[in-house]
Amino acid sequence: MPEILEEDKRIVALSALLEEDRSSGNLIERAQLFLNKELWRPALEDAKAALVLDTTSVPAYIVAGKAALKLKRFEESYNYYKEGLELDSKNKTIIEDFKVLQNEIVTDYDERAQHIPEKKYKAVELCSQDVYPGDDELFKLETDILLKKYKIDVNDVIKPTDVTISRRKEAASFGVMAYNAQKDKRLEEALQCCHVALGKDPTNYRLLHMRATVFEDLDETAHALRNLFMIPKPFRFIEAWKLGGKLLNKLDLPVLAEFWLRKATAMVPEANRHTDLDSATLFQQVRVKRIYGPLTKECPVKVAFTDYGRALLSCIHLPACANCGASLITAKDFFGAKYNTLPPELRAFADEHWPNVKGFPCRKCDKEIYCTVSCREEAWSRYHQIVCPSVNPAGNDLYDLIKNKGQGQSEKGKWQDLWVGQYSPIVLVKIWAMIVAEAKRLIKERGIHLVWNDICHPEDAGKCGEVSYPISEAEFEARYYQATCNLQAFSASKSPGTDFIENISETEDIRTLAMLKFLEENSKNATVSFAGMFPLHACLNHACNNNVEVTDGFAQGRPAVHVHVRQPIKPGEELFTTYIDTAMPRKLRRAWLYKSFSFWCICKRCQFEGDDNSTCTECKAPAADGKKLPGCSRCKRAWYCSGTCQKKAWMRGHKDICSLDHTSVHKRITEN
Ligand SMILES: C[S@@+](CC[C@H](N)C(=O)[O-])C[C@H]1O[C@@H](n2cnc3c(N)ncnc32)[C@H](O)[C@@H]1O
Repeated sequence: MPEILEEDKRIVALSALLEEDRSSGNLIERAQLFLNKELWRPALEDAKAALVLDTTSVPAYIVAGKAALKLKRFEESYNYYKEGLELDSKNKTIIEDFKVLQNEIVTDYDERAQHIPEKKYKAVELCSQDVYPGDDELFKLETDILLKKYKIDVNDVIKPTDVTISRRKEAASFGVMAYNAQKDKRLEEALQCCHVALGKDPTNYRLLHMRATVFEDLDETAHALRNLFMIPKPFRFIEAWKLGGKLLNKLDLPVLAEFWLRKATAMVPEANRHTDLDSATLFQQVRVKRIYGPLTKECPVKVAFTDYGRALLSCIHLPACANCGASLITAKDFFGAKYNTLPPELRAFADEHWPNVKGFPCRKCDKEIYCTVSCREEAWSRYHQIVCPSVNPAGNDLYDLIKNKGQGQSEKGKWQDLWVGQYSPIVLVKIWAMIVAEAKRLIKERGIHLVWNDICHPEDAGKCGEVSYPISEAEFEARYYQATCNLQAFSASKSPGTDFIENISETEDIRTLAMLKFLEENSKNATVSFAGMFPLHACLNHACNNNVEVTDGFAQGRPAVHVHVRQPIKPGEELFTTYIDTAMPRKLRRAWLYKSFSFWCICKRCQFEGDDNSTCTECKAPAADGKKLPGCSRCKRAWYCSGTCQKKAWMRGHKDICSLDHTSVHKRITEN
């Protein structure tokens, strides 16, 4: 009690004093007293006033930080403490207070979060399905196309008529047979059962819908659609409208597709409006394609409809050999949209001098393309025989995923990121396919029984019909990580584009100069990047003072990587490359390496460089309170508490790393 009285008296005295002497010292003292009395607002005001008079007062920053924290003005508090730390990086009170601030923020967040319902943002719910002006004309036009091109007459509906109960029952039992056959992928049989069932009861609209789905499975889009149109409008149910919309979109009839999907959306029961968004999403996908498709025809992007609404997707497609990575770029790919706007004489010039680029697609699928017939044969025997969609239908999904840059439709038909890894999934697929292809080759070469027992699980020995190796999710993750630690990004350093420039530079054609000038003004990056696994290169360890560097190059006529030495290397000395950008300071380098490759770098450079001026790089002693240690004047990456430490470090190894030239080597991809 007496103490409080003392404090009150002092506040009165200080207030009087401040009338005459408004010094920062007096303000800070009063602020501190207010703080003791838990009067946060006046404490903050005084501290702020003190900071106006003296921006270097650490105590004022502390009081302001504490008061703002108590008032739950977290950001303000954070800023005061931050400024205080900039003046005094070792201030214990601020460091402690920072921890309190962090706890307060987390506690406050937890308290608030309890009352905030987790509301998911659903872009599709914000989009309208309004009919656009002029759509009625387009509707008629598309209906006309439907009749003329696909022979679907929208008036050809099957009106409800009386059908005897026994015929209805017979139809229903054929319907069940059709259902089971379709489920087991016996599609022709399913179709026959549908025909018989509908012969008995043509007014069973569920059966008409089923027949449409069988036709859809058989990829007979027009037939499928015709069956749906046969259902009279008032009897069409939600699945029929939805499927119709999907099929019309496939036939490139977007206005009709939107009409059907609008109907499907409207039929979703009120209770499911926020969860069953399939039709609404499909509607927006159709609309986005209709509106933005023409706009992006000439652009290297396309607009899709994703969880966040309309989204821009990159779709630059630069062809390259799937086996060796050689560029297969044509003049049209190289010039892009500009190709059509080239003055006719320059276009003719480009066509004349562009190297002959002929791709050789896989003979059984169009998913892979090669630079030569021998690359095609090699790819087939090494891996493609295992993943080619012609022999392995799952390959279709894989190649579609790659084509769509990791995006695809979820099981619910939602367009989303299905693959978020940095490298394409084909990297792992190729490795596994190569193993299987090699196993098959060995089986053939050595005789099936001998090898079979080597590669089959002992329990299954003799029973297995074919080579199989189940891959669990955990193994997939682990193998993917393993692969990323060993891969090297590379691209063909020579391509038809570079050959073209070489070709025209040698001609004496007067168009050469104009073309070179055009290329200079319109130069674009036309290289394709690959991830390669090179057995010897993958044995290269990392050092931040790397003595070799990896670059793009050619080997045996194919794109490859070259390892160049950066300095003389003695026999027996280890070759070190770098996995990261060595221009980064030590803390960042170590963080990157730790995050991406799980090791803590202790290379010579990391040993003889420090993190900052607060610790002696040599003896590890911390700097005295508020002091900054002087740094090495040459590299500015090591700090010492004394001349002795500096000399010692120099002799022990700093001299070897002090004046290294750190090039940014971005080749190896490090962000996993
Ligand atoms: C491309 S491999 C190099 C060959 C590897 N040493 C091996 O035995 O297969 C990359 C892996 O080598 C290890 N590694 C490379 N450089 C290292 C270093 N400076 N310190 C510790 N481990 C390193 C890490 O485990 C990293 O993920």
